[in-house]
Amino acid sequence: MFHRHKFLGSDTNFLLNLIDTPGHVDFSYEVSRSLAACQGALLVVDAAQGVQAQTVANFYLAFESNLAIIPVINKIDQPTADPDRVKAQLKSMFDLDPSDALLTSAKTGHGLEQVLPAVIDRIPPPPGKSTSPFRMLLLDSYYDEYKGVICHVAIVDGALHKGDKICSAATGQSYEVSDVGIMHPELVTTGILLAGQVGYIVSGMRSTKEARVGDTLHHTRTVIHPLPGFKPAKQMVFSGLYPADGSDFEALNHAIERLTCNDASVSVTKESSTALGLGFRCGFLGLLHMDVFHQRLEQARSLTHVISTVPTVPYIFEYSNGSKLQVQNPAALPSNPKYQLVACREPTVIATIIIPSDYVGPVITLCAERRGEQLEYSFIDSQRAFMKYRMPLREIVVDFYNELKSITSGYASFDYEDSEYQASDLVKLDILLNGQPVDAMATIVHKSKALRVGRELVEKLKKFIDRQMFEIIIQAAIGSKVIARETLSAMRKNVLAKCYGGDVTRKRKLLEKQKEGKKRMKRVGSVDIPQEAFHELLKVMFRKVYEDVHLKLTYRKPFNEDRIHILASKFCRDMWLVLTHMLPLWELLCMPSTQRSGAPLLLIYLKSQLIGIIIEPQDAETLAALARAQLNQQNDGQQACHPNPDDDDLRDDDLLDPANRRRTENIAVPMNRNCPFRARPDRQAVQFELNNDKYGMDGVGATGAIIPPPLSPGAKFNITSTMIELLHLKGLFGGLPGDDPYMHLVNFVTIYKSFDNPGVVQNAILLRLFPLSLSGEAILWLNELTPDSTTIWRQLKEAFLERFFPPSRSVHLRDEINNFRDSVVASSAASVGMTMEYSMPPCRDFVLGVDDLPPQPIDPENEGVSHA
Ligand SMILES: Nc1nc2c(ncn2[C@@H]2O[C@H](COP(=O)(O)OP(=O)(O)OP(=O)(O)O)[C@@H](O)[C@H]2O)c(=O)[nH]1
Repeated sequence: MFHRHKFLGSDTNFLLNLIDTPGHVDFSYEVSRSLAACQGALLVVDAAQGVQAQTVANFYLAFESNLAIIPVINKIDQPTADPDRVKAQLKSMFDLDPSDALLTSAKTGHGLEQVLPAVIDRIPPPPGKSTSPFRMLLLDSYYDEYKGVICHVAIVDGALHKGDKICSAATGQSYEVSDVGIMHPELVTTGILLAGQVGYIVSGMRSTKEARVGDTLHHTRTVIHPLPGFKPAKQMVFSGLYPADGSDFEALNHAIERLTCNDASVSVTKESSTALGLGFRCGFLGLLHMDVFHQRLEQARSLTHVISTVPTVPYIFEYSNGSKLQVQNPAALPSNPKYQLVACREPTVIATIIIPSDYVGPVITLCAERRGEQLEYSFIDSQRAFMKYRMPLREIVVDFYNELKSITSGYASFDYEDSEYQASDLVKLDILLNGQPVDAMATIVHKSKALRVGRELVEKLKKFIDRQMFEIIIQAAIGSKVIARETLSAMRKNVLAKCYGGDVTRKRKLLEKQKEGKKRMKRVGSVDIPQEAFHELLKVMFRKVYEDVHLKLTYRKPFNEDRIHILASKFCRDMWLVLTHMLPLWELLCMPSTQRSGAPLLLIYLKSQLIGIIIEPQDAETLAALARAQLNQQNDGQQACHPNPDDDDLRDDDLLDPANRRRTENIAVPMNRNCPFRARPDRQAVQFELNNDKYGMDGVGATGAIIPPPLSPGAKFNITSTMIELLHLKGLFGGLPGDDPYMHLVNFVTIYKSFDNPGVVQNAILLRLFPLSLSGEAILWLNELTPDSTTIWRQLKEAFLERFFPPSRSVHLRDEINNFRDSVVASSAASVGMTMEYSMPPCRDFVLGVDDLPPQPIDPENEGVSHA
């Protein structure tokens, strides 16, 4: 666009190239390409929502490209807009000067007049020279039916004229420029492009594949240094596309070719499947990219229906002979390989999540379910939490974002960047119909999820496959081990219908003949798998593991082994707790079983476990929380304990065969073992490797004021959603006038003590957990502490008390205590007629270890015990 602006005292016309970048994570590749053509970026932040995960990602892309960044706080017209909070976030997260931020409303037009002048004043002009040899960067390309391939280019040096002969630095191919111009925003022919300008060229390229994004183009007669360019777009999600009707293959081929003309980032290779016939394996940048492609494909009028297989990610399998196999299609992975498998690796991503602090617990649970490893956790301000996770790409390819949005009422923002491959325990899960593997349904899953996925898949398939005249056996298998099986019985014709009474041998003969026929049909008959089965398969593989898990507790009377099952009440998002107040002082035994609504019981643990004693009805809630904490902890950290026989199945190949299933006498055996749900079989802990500085968790300033101490080698500490929920249950400390810092410390340490973390230094846990027990003003206080100033719990505790329990309050309290003590001692002594020793009730000591006691707000010499 052209803009007139007063520059050096006179009105000057400026040509500005504005590039709108996509907001979705899948297209961050396009954002980085656009940034390469720019000298500055407008970082637009919603005044009501504040900094989002995409803002963080895009800021760093612009920052790393050395661009001038102008923060723009938009939507200030909204009633919930809070520009000051957003300014503070920009300062704390990116060190951007709040006074540089422009306040705008695109709706009302308020403040928009400042934007273009700021662009001209703050963003430098392009650095290229018109007199240098011509070089230009190819930014993008698309196919136009009339003009052919149109390339978007940025002229870095020199000038380009219509009719010039240009050459690609990547391929050496030469072209003649038949048209050149700018986007205004339509294509406007100018006949020339000068250094610094962004525009388009038409040069007779036959397909977009020739236009390599990131390529340097130059005049054929000159020798130049190629520009740095970009890494090629990396396809991260692969899916097979097959025509539902085999005769549509050519139509599908044509439709895919047409679509890829305008989207060179889709990779396409032909493949064939015994179940689905000829088709294509396509690679996409991400899930949205894949969805958009699928939808466009379905809109192609010539196609009736397209079957898309489950999306998968590229895995690497390493064998004992040193060979490596990159697998984009699970069917291509040998189920019984010739050489021994030595390692499997899967791609991971670094996910950035920003959420309101109220949703921290559910989000941590979700990430743990998806095998995420927490790398960073902090607060942007008093209301928003910032988290970084390393997650297997496979776990986010389907439905992660949707689920994240739904558990956070739509407030979460999420972004990710590719990270390294990491070792993982992966297995190929085959689906067999009458002993024949269905290659399109093969999938690669984490070993801990294989049994669940296998069971659910065969159950679903049983529902969706039509019954035939012969029996269909549906099996899920890992290698040669069958881990789940369902049988779809044959439809049966009454072959005896025509026999009116009569000879039993003839009837038996007819039945035998029918049986033989069915056996033969089973061998030769084919089974149709409807598209719904593929959809269901997708849902099963990525559905939450823990949906609808019900929890059941039992009480045990002291000295009495009778167990009583008691009433249930909904306890949290995915659990039901069986609890009643009627039995004071009975031991509360932990989760011997789970239950689905109306379905039979399934076991979580072989052994009940004492988790506490109910003293008063109101304690039931606390104990329930502790019970849940304990359950989570066991599920989180103690996979080696094999408390669940089903979990044993997952680790022991022998047990994968249902025939080998162990059952124990003292377990309440479910009436119907068909129910596939097991409670939390593969829940993963959020691992903080505190002694590992790889992720910068303990690096300087990484956790603000706090530097947690290193752990002994091999020790690990897990922050679970339960810990956070317990902290919330007890109440966060907000620093309000009525809040009691001592009581908060007591509660906090009580909760901390309910978690057993052998081998982990107390300091490490306390320093990690304590910030999570704060809110509002207290978080602001924590953020204002000198960075890296706190290395031990006592320091933090003292700083906390100093801030929220100032000396004046201590003096007042001490006077009160002394007055109270004097009056008690006087009245007691009077009543028994003698001098007696009196001890302050050690109300805090019985819950806290001595080391954990908060310093008392009284004089040291009077502390704890007083004397008559
Ligand atoms: N109230 C209000 N709404 C706005 C304002 N600016 C944009 N919107 C609304 O915000 C929504 C998103 O606007 P877009 O311009 O599509 O945002 P974007 O960042 O380009 O979105 P993507 O590039 O698709 O990620 C639309 O519904 C707009 O109407 C504003 O100043 N005030």
